[in-house]
Amino acid sequence: MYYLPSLNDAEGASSWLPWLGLCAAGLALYGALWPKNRPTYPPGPKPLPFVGNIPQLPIVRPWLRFTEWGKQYGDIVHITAFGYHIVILNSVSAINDILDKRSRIFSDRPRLRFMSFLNGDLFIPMMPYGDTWRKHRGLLHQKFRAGELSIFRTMEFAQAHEMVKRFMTKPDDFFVHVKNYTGSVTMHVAYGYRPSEGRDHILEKADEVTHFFTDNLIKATIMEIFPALHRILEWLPGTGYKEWAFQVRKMLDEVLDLPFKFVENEISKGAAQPSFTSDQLDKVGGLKGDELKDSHKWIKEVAGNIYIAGTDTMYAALLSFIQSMVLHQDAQKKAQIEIDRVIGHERLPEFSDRESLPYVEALYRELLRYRPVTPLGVPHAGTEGTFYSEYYLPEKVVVLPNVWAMTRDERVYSNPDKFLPERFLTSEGKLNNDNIPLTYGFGRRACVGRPLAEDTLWIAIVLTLATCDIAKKTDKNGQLVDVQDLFPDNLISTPLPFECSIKPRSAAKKKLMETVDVNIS
Ligand code: HEM
Repeated sequence: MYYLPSLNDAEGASSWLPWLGLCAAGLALYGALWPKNRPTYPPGPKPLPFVGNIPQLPIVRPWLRFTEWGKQYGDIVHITAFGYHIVILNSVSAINDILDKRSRIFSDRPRLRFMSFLNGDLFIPMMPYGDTWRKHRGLLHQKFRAGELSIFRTMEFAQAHEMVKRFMTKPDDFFVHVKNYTGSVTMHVAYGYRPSEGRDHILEKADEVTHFFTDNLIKATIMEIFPALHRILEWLPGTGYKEWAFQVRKMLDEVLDLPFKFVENEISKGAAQPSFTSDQLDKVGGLKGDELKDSHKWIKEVAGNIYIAGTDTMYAALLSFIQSMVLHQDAQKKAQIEIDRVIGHERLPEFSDRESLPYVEALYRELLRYRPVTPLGVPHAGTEGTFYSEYYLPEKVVVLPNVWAMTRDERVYSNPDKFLPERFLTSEGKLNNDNIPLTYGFGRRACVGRPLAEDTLWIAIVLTLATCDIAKKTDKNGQLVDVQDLFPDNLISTPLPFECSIKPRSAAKKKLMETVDVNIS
């Protein structure tokens, strides 16, 4: 048996000396091997060795658990997964400090191997921060600057008018009508293409690709966390992974080609509508050979982004609007009273009325707060290590803006689980300064389609409120059909199917809708 020597006897003291020497040497070695300023990461749940916080990561609605962690650990929470560093931002001030003020560092995206495997860094929201991203985003930005969008307003009004008329004639199919509306607007902006009323070949193909992206982002992120699995799947015979990627790439090429050819054809007939693609083709008209081929490639890719990034996000927001109106009748009534007072009963609201309808505007803002379209935003990534206060954020850290937590932050929004458009109004009934930018993202990667989305959503909302009543449906036994606000766990939060009643507010409103002369060219 071995006893520790006592410091009280001389023999004992001398036998301590080698111990002390050993400890001193050990500490010196520790100091040399371990970085002098060992980084302190932001607080967070304790990770396990190697796997990190993987076992604590919730599969269902992760933003809810992240919001709880925010209450426990603070506005910035750090977790790891197989050596990857992830920080979750739970407040507007943390977002401002990191994603806005340091946007030079935090404007990259986590690399998703499956994107490069598909031979396609073509989806702007997922592109690495760099020259290609800058060029592609710049082209959309030019097109979507608020002042440039007025040329699309007549078309948006006409499409929204068409959608509301369909609500009146076939109310049970409102999911289809909304999808047709958002798809028609983005197709028109991208290609000047007007999808046919029933099933549209190009729209269906484009939809398949959109779902591919939104449904597979989660899987792609898992691939990212398990790179070995990615490599195994890539080479393992029989997994079908390579064939699958090949098929998807083929589908993608077809979706980018079909509407592009439509525009070329329209241009040759002299019948092309103003659109992103026709404008760009006009600009590169003088090029030849490889230069022309190359420019056609990026025009196709950038145009595809308008449909892929714009259609389902706006679809989700408008379905949330319909659902919120079923569940919050008082807000619907107040908006209708305002519209009737300002617009009267002889005409329909137009874009030029927007500033005169603060309650409708507040309702639109509350909708995006109450039901954020992307509750976890879109992940950003850092390109170099940096400190945030005393905490170290390493290079390549993945940053998750927890939009859900920010919309539920009681320091900013009292009674956050209540649908209250009034929170965006001053006591004089004017709009306050909170124009809910959270929903559209942050820093240099903030949504480039925001001005287009704001127009498209607003005109649809105001025309619906002006002319229709949305309420619970009554079943054949005379019972009200319950509506639960249920959402899936996807990147985009689209309400799960629900039923409701959409009826013209009066015979006069129905007549007004039918008689207004709208021209969708
Ligand atoms: C309700 C409608 C919409 C919502 C809620 C929305 C939301 C977002 C969000 C959260 C991001 C990521 C921002 C970030 O990284 O911090 C984003 C990026 C983007 N959005 Fe939207 N969006 C909408 C409509 C549109 C539309 C109509 C377009 C049409 C062009 C569009 C095009 C894009 C593009 C291209 C990006 C990528 C920007 C980049 O990475 O640089 N979005 N959007």
